[in-house]
Amino acid sequence: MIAAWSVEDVRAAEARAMEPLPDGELMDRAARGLAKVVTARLDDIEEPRVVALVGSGGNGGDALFAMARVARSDSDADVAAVLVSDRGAHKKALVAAREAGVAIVDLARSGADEAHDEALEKACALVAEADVLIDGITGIGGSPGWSGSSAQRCRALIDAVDDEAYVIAVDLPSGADPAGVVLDSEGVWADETVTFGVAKPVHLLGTSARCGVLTLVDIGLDMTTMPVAERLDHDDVAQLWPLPASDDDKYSRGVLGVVAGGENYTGAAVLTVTSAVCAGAGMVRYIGPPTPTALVRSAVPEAVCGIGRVQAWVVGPGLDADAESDPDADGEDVAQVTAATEALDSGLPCVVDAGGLDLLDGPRPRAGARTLLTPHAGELARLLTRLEEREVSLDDVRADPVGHARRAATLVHATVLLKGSTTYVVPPEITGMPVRAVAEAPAWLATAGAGDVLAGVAGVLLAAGLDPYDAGTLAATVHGLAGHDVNPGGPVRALDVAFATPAWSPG
Ligand SMILES: NC(=O)C1=CN([C@@H]2O[C@H](COP(=O)(O)OP(=O)(O)OC[C@H]3O[C@@H](n4cnc5c(N)ncnc54)[C@H](OP(=O)(O)O)[C@@H]3O)[C@@H](O)[C@H]2O)[C@@H](O)CC1
Ligand SMILES: Nc1ncnc2c1ncn2[C@@H]1O[C@H](COP(=O)(O)OP(=O)(O)O)[C@@H](O)[C@H]1O
Ligand SMILES: [K+]
Repeated sequence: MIAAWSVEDVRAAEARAMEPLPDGELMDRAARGLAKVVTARLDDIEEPRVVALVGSGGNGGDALFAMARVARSDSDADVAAVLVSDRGAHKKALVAAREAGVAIVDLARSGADEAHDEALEKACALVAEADVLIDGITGIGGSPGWSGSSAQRCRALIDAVDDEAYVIAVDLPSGADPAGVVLDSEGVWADETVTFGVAKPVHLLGTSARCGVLTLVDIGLDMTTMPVAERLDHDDVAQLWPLPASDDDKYSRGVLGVVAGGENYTGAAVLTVTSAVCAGAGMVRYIGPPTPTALVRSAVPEAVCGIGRVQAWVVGPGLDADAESDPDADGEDVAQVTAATEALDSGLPCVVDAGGLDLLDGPRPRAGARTLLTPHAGELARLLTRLEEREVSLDDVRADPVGHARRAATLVHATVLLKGSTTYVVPPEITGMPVRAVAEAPAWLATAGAGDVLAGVAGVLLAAGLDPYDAGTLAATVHGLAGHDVNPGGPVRALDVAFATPAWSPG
């Protein structure tokens, strides 16, 4: 599990770690780790040119101390540092860098505008030549985007970076929100981020794509609080996935009931049931009108059609929840919605997706019934608009996905799995548990039916006894990994993702 702590908790842990140590030791550990990574990345480059962009705080300090080490290494590198702030740079680090032979370009506005513009132009030319760009402008002390007197300089310097250059962010990409809340701020997009001690939310939440590969340098922090965000790694997938025991039978492994796909969205029935069967359900029971039932019977012979005992439900993919109130609706459609409502009224664990969300007015009637909601952003906006009786737009949700998922989780007493390029699994506030973020999926997975497949996998995990928090995170992780494996770098169809799931549900 990769865990991330809030900036406040990281700062407190740094202060605790620093207390018994000699002055500067922690930064030295950070710089040593960073320099090691940078020199390793120079291995294949002939006479590499390394340029560091350096801000006035601790982040710039790390960068300068590391550049001093790189300049002294036997890497043959040509090392320069551009100081971007009017307030200069970390004094001791600057001395160390100068003494090691790092070329320093100071952009502090000290004279006439023309002189400054000329210096900036020269610095941009230097940056454009860099094989490796070290971004040490801001770290956890940065606010999202560029601001203050150095904003224009930062913008120009980052624009000048060559597309081929390898960009290493120090601690986090400058301009990104350290808290991972503001998602679209301008700033650096890194190929690799070298962070210190522990990950921060920026590395795991919706800002994670701009961090590139995450490399963690141990500086001896001891965290005493709960993380605020988590991400599963491959070991977690292997550990969490429920395995059948030798004395299990199909019932004890967990029977999943699926209420999905009416006469209109027949495919949702096939996709959800197929994915549940592929993910290793003990048994899948399908409940729906004649057309999707016939399709399920022919496409998924393992499934059993009709009502019976189950351990968990998937309610809603492709379900027409209005059928009950529509006088023209077919009796079979109405019966399916009745089955959906009965599932929601039961105390059994339930994945509630798509049309099923329209049947929720608040918490499920049986207190403590394990519930996983799986909306995409539009469905979450609609659900909140209804439950809170005020307009919540798609843009609102996109601007603060975790906050909105949290609101729904709290209102419905459920874990909310909010689907998207980063999928968030958000438990109710009262649990105090971290947000889980999943960003394994390729953008190709944004395809019709992929959500139905996800619901099927999550349902199987609930039926096997996992709680909604683990079931949701595990399902989204495996779904994303399978989405990649089906056709790396190219288009995927949802049914193939279902077929690829077994490879990721380990034994
Ligand atoms: N503490 C420790 O023991 C350890 C700390 N460590 C390291 O220190 C880092 C934290 O250092 P920190 O607190 O000095 O803040 P930091 O991230 O360098 O930035 C602050 C400066 O940035 C600027 N600035 C801010 N926002 C901006 C914006 N939007 N746009 C433009 N500029 C902006 C602003 O400067 P100004 O421009 O006003 O001069 C502000 O003063 C941490 O991430 C890690 O790398 C490691 O060595 C491990 C041990
Ligand atoms: N840009 C993206 N990158 C990666 N995965 C994505 C992206 N956009 C959507 N997804 C994933 O694709 C799936 C789409 O689900 P959903 O919108 O419910 O589709 P449907 O209702 O057609 O089945 C979700 O698992 C979601 O996380
Ligand atoms: K940085």
